[in-house]
Parts: sequence; structure tokens; C-alpha cells
Amino acid sequence: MENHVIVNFHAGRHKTKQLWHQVREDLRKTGWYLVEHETRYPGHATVLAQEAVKQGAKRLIAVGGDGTLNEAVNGLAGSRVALGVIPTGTGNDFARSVGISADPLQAIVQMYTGKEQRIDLGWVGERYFLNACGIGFDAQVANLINEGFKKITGKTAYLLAAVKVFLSFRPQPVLIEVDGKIIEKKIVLVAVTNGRYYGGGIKISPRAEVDDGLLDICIVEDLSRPQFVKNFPSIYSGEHVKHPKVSLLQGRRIVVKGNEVLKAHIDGEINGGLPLSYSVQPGALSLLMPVNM
Ligand SMILES: Nc1ncnc2c1ncn2[C@@H]1O[C@H](COP(=O)(O)OP(=O)(O)OP(=O)(O)O)[C@@H](O)[C@H]1O
Repeated sequence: MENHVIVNFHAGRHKTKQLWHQVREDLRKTGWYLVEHETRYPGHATVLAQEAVKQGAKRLIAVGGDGTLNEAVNGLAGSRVALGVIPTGTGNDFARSVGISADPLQAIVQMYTGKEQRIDLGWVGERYFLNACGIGFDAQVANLINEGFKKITGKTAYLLAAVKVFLSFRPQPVLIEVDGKIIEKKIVLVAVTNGRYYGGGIKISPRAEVDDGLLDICIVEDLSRPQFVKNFPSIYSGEHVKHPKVSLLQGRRIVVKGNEVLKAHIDGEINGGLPLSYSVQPGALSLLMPVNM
């Protein structure tokens, strides 16, 4: 059976193009019959994934970052086609969340030796998400990154963007509903996640499991600027959860209402504003998961 490969040369700035020759060579060593496609415009990966489903493909291998994966799962959700992940993007946080190597060639080995496993997806507005959504500070950082901070890649891009947003960001009041329970807070950010990491290695939801039938919510409340600066590094290790102004919740249906000035991101891409409703879609995706998980 066919294995479709989707490669996004726009992922990770020039990285994907540089890596592609070697990635392709190594993919061919699997002996799998490969049908290769290059994404030609934003959103194309969804169309290509839908076609792969229609054609009865066995696997769909996405070569790119979290944005490419998001588009691919929006074509694959509910199907039996298994998603393979070769991370060549800027953040690659979904790969990090499920233990897929940041080294694309190692990721191919993990994919080849891995097992198919059904995992959850999130649903927000009119689309699926695979890894993480956020409202507030993190969305403004994602916005800056997408607008050009990617001239610098990886963690440095996110750190510099975070400093820039920090200088102007003001915490905002929101109403959060988690499975019917109402919470009102003034927030720096609210993250709703399926995976553990976002923002290029931030361990925002340390307890998150992609197959537990739940979404994880991290609420960071109004912090003073000195508190924010002092505690910011702890978010990379997940230690932020010990801070009294940080709460972790889990749920199946989450609604967030609040000020329109708050930006929101879906898997790192800016997508409208509040109000937003999130729900978990248990087992909606088949993933080629590394066996060392
Ligand atoms: N041919 C194309 N021209 C312009 N943009 C494209 C094209 N193909 C795909 N894209 C867009 O490229 C964007 C960036 O891809 P992706 O998110 O995978 O990489 P990244 O942003 O570097 O990684 P990450 O999301 O992990 O930080 C996606 O939003 C996708 O819609």
C-alpha cells in the first residue's frame, strides 16, 4: 500500500530544504512505496492528506513543523491512515511531546520501528488541533514568531519574541468554563493542550498525555513584572506549576470568554479571538509512535 509523504519547504526557514535530500534518501531505505508531494500553499497539506485518505494510503509522513502537522491532521482525523512525523520545523513541539527525535534521520528510524497508536485530537472553532492552543501572552509571542522572528530559529526566536511581548503585555480578565465549572481570573495566558510542550520547548502541561481522552489546561494568572521575569525560566522545565499563580486542570469541554484584544493560537498559528470552545476528540488520529514511549 502507498505511503504518502508531504514536505513543506517553508518549515524551519531554510532547514527543510537543506535536509530534504538526506531525509528522502533515508525514507527510501525503509523500502516503503513512497508517493511524494510538496506543499504549494498554506492549507495544502490538508488537501493532500484528504486525498491520501481517499486513495486508501497506509501512512502519511509529514516533513515539517507543527503547522504542517496541524494541516495534515485536519485531513486525516477519523481515518485509519497513520501519521508519521519527521520534524524539520522551528518549534517541533508535538514531536517533543511524544518523544520523537529532533534529529529527522533518527525520527525516521523511530517511525520505521514504531507502532501505530490511536491518540486524541482537540477541536476548536472549526478545526482540529494536535498539540496545543493558547490565549494571551503565548499567542502574542506566536504571532511575532509567525511575522518574522523565524529569521532566527528555535528557542532563541521564542525567547526574543517573549521579551518583546513582555514589554507591552497587560493581563486581562477572562471567564473559563471547564466541564461546566466556571473560573474567573485575570490572566497572563491560558493554554489548552493535548501535548506537553509548546513555544519551542516550554513544558506548559507536564501531566498531559496524548491518549488519555482529556485536554490539559494551564492558567497563568496576573503576575507582577519582576515575578514574571523571576519565574519565566521555570516554565521550560515544568516547574512553573508549583507557583501559586499557576493552576493546572483537565477537562473534556473548555470555553474561554473575554476581551477581544486577547489573541489566540491553534498549534502555533494565530486563528481569531475569543470566545473559543475546545473539546477533546478521543482516539481521532492514528500516529506512528516511537516504541520507547
Ligand atoms: N508553499 C507554501 N508557501 C507558503 N507557505 C506554506 C507553503 N506550504 C506550507 N506553508 C505554510 O508554512 C507554515 C509553516 O510551516 P510549519 O509550521 O510546519 O513550520 P514552522 O513554523 O517552521 O515550525 P513550527 O510550527 O514547529 O514552529 C505553515 O503554516 C504552512 O501553512
